[in-house]
Amino acid sequence: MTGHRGLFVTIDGPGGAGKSTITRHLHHHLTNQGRTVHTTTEPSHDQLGEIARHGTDTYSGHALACLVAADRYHHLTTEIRPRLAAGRIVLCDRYVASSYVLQRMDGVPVDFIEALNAAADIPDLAVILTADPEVTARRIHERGAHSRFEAGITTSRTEAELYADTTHRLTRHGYPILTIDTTKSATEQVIRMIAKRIAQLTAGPPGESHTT
Ligand SMILES: Nc1ncnc2c1ncn2[C@@H]1O[C@H](COP(=O)(O)OP(=O)(O)O)[C@@H](O)[C@H]1O
Ligand SMILES: Cc1cn([C@H]2C[C@H](O)[C@@H](COP(=O)(O)OP(=O)(O)O)O2)c(=O)[nH]c1=O
Repeated sequence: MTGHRGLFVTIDGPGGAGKSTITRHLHHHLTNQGRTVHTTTEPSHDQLGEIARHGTDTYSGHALACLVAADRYHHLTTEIRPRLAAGRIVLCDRYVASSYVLQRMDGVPVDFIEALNAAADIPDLAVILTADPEVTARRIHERGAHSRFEAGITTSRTEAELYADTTHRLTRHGYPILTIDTTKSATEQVIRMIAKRIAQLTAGPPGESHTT
């Protein structure tokens, strides 16, 4: 927690695990409950973020790691923290966990990624979606790959292994992680599980902390 009035919720997981789908449905679910939600994504839609998002064939390794980290810090300063200070729930599709996985797939040592992200705010809730790699590879095939990080079953297996390792590492750094397997739970169930945890986190003592 960083002492803000809102709630910072991040959603990570392998390509095809359902990050975009869950973020979209969760936004509607929480809005229908009368909460004020700001949904965003990393890389952000600022200039740096657009370079990262559309530049994964040009930039790689340490350069891409620095680019997404720079975008992350700028995103925190200009978009995320102000919304949290205003009492919003901020939902972020991809955050630090994605760097621990994708940059390692790109050959960057984990110590470097760890150092680069050490000053990023710890979310109030870090959701990590997991899924059977056979299923995510099939979903990506049906949906169409979004980048070189979505390159078939071998990539999906590596990604799943790195997310498991990342979950341990970020837990040690104090990230409050909620892991949900989207091959075992349907979209509606996943939404209910996350919304339940959010309700618990926002139900603090009267007059304290979160007001969304
Ligand atoms: N339980 C589930 N949770 C989320 N998505 C699911 C689930 N079951 C099936 N899907 C499907 O998996 C696909 C996930 O795609 P997407 O949300 O783009 O994933 P990501 O953003 O993680 O790459 C969508 O077509 C979605 O409808
Ligand atoms: C957030 C993040 C993104 N990226 C890069 C790789 C991704 O393929 C790219 C775009 O993110 P992605 O989620 O694949 O975008 P889309 O909305 O099209 O599904 O950004 C990183 O390399 N590290 C990161 O930490």
